[in-house]
Amino acid sequence: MKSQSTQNTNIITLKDKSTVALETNDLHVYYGDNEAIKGVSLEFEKNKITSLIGPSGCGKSTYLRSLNRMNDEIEIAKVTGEILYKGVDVNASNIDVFEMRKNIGMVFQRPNPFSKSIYDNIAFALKRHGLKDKNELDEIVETSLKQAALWDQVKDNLHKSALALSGGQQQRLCIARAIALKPDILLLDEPASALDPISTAQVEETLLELKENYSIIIVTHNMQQASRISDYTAFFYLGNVLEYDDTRKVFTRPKIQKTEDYVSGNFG
Ligand SMILES: Nc1ncnc2c1ncn2[C@@H]1O[C@H](COP(=O)(O)OP(=O)(O)OP(=O)(O)O)[C@@H](O)[C@H]1O
Repeated sequence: MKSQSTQNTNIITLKDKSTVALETNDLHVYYGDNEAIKGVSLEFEKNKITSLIGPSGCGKSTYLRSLNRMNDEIEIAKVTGEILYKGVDVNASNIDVFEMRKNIGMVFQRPNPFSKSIYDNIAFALKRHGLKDKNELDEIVETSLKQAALWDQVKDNLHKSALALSGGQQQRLCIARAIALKPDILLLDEPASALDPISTAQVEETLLELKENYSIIIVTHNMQQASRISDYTAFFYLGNVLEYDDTRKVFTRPKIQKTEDYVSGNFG
């Protein structure tokens, strides 16, 4: 199904374009004079998990955040190039960002539940998007919590504060909150880095289940995590993507030395 790009043989492109969930073309991100992303073109496949890896400061979070325009909120940030979702350029000035984020949702590094009940954490965004029917809200809250593998643990305490949950449970609540809006694409910025190993394993399991319904792009520093859960891996270095391929290949037969050095922990 894959073919090599003619421009950069270290970057895969999808032959069957109908399987592309999201793509960027020549994406640049600047913070003032600092060019943090230097013309990244990538395609992300539907219903797969793609990991973005690379050394600290190479632009992974900046790139991820640009995919649903989170960089809009940073005054000195400027983004050029295309971000195509269903043929529409998410980066265009006439995009309704609030609506777009319903389709391209995000979960952050630190669990950030609202200081509200478990139920209201999920219902809040739905209500903001105009959903009022109580039965429908109940149903979506339940389904989202089930998909995030949290329902059994919280179903009798839905009206208790979300802040009383453990870190791992809070992060799964944040995942439930993001998927309640039924996005197509879920962006996750190191979602397990603040969690203990057991909670991390639970979040990873949740992501593996979610990929049946969502296309997932995740930034991770954890090489084992990337190799355990992702189908594809992109190696970022100094604002560029040096290599993008099936995760197995990136970890066992990388095409370039820098990738090999990074994934094997020999980075100077
Ligand atoms: N809000 C910001 N304002 C100005 N510069 C920023 C901002 N966020 C990131 N940068 C700069 O952009 C570059 C890329 O940073 P970014 O956080 O995207 O890298 P990263 O690969 O995600 O790093 P890490 O793995 O440490 O999280 C760095 O030079 C960083 O200093």
